[in-house]
Amino acid sequence: MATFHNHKQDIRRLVQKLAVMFSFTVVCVYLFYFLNGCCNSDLVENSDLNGVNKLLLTGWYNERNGTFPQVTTSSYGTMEDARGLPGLETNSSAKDWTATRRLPHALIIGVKKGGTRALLEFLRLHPDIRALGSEPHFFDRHYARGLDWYRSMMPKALDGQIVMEKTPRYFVTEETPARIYAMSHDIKLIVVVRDPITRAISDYTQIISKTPDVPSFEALTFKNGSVGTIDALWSPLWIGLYAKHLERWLAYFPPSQIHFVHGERLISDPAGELGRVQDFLGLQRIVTDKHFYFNKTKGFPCLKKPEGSSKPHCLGKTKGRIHPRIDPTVIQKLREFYQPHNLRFYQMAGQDFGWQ
Ligand SMILES: Nc1ncnc2c1ncn2[C@@H]1O[C@H](COP(=O)(O)OS(=O)(=O)O)[C@@H](OP(=O)(O)O)[C@H]1O
Repeated sequence: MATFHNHKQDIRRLVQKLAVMFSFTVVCVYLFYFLNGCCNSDLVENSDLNGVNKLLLTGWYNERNGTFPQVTTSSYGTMEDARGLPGLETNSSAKDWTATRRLPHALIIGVKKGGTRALLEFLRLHPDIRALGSEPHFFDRHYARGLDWYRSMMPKALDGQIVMEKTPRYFVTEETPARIYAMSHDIKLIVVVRDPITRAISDYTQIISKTPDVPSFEALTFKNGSVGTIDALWSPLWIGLYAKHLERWLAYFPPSQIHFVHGERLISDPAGELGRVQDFLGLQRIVTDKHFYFNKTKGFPCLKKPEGSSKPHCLGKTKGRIHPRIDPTVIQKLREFYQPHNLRFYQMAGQDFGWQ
């Protein structure tokens, strides 16, 4: 009887011990994941919970407003609000324990309305590219914040991965080439260029979408508002003086460090343009035809399977807007105005972009 009682007590003790050990293990595992989740922003950023925000952050649903650096509209608001989330990123993996934040190796420096968002979103399909989804505007607006701030904005990257960001305003900002050169002499620069007239109309379309009361494109094109002298200082026209802007870059960087993406071909043959960009970056051609399809409703190439999603996706509504009709005589005047500038640009860039 006594032996049976002792045996029962032994079993009870053993069960108690096992229960304590099990609870301890559960607490340890929980603590491990909790601490890891707190310390490694990648885990937070890449959780499935964040799937929708990931698309928002990459710009597939909303785009920047052109005046302030934004982590495209999402629950995080602007880049300024997102400082607590260093280097918001979308294509990292939770297992990237050795990944670090580094200054960019390549930049998309322009041009505004050239197709820079499409290029960045297409490039981020490449496993060897880590790209910031927002426009940090470091070299034009936030230079005083210093390189440590800039680095902290970058996505984490593994050795061998190329870190990138895009800020189209860099191309036309006077101080930018010297500042970028001071950071890195061998950085690779990418400029998406598009017919300066369609670029200007695209820019104007964005302006009227925000301030519908502005005068017509035709009126703003000319000084004093009447057909005569072209107002080359009107920002939508001034940005298109590519040769003038490029001159400043060539004072710092050799032509071999600057790659031009043909904006029109980025739409008609995205895989071809992406192939050349991957070559320029010294990467294997991984982003190819099989990643794109032409969406007839959108009228643009879209991704079959964007990064972070399994569904096909096109850029948001602010990309590929319908342009207003512009008086053909004004277009003709602009053709004449841009012709010498374009020819000079073709010479400097070493290629003919075919804008008539
Ligand atoms: N695949 C795809 N989908 C949608 N839009 C595309 C695409 N490829 C290039 N584009 C062209 O990109 C133009 C916008 O250029 P950006 O992204 O450089 O604009 S911005 O400077 O960042 O505001 C945008 O200009 P608009 O057509 O005037 O809206 C497009 O013509």
